Amino acid sequence: MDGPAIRTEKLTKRFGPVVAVDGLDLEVRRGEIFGFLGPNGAGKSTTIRMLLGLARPSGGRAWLMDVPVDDVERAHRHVGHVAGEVALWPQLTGAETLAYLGDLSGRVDAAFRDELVERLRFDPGLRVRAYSKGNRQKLALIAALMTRPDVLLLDEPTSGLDPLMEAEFQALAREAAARGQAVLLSSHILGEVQDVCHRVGILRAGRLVEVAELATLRALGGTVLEALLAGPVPGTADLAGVPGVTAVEPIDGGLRVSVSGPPGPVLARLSTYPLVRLRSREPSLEEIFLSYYEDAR
Ligand SMILES: Nc1ncnc2c1ncn2[C@@H]1O[C@H](COP(=O)(O)OP(=O)(O)OP(=O)(O)O)[C@@H](O)[C@H]1O
Repeated sequence: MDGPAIRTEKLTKRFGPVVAVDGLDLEVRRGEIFGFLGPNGAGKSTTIRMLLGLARPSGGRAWLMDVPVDDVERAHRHVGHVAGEVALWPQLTGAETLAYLGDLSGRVDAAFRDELVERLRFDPGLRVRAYSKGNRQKLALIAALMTRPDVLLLDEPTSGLDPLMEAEFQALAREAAARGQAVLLSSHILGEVQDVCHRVGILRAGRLVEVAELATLRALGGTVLEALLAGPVPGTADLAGVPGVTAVEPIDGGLRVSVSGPPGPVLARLSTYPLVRLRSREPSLEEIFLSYYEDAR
């Protein structure tokens, strides 16, 4: 019992002609927060549903804490999860929901549950049908965390949370990992993944195209500069050869330049242009994906 917390071997799911998950080999260690990134439809939710035994693999196998996931009863003793679409009993209150789920698992630390309610500023007194999306997510998160499971499978758990609660969620995820729990966090929010995950896997069309330490992903990220110019816009070729420039495209009144590594050389070249304004921003996840695929080619 000292293998990885989550392991998949050639895990595959087909829906008719669609291959949602394609021969996935994944390992998440105990005490690790693993970011599971990918564009819409990449197969993140389907992977998590197979790990939970909610979808049957078309091929391959998976284990949670060395228990095969098709042994649902044993595997579930190790898991807490937040589904992409949180489905709960509308007629129960938040408190009743937590009590019921706690009874089912039989392993709730009541003091910790109350601490979670407090830290996520959750009002357990309302009926589930009256909760907003964010509050339903908080309820699902509390239910997932309150048993301190070995494995947390979280499918976009913060998409309905405000920034303050998002920060609290990150603190809770770090504390869980520090206790040795494994966290699989699916997201398309790069910032969240950058802030909290130890390693990141990028899924595309059901395949893991990259597994990287955070530092590597950051280095892939670079910076995007948008330069607005007073005069005629030079051709993109003028910047394309400058060290660090990974992409150049024309925009209205100027150029958009993607840079990785030190920006000195490109700033020096841009300063010879009639600059009106220069903006810099972090690349979006899509841009990081694109630059990754360009590099891979
Ligand atoms: N029950 C289903 N029947 C048919 N196709 C499905 C089913 N569930 C998922 N798919 C398809 O499988 C692929 C992967 O979907 P999945 O929901 O796992 O992606 P995802 O990465 O979680 O996306 P998102 O970020 O949008 O939630 C998509 O092409 C989707 O349309």
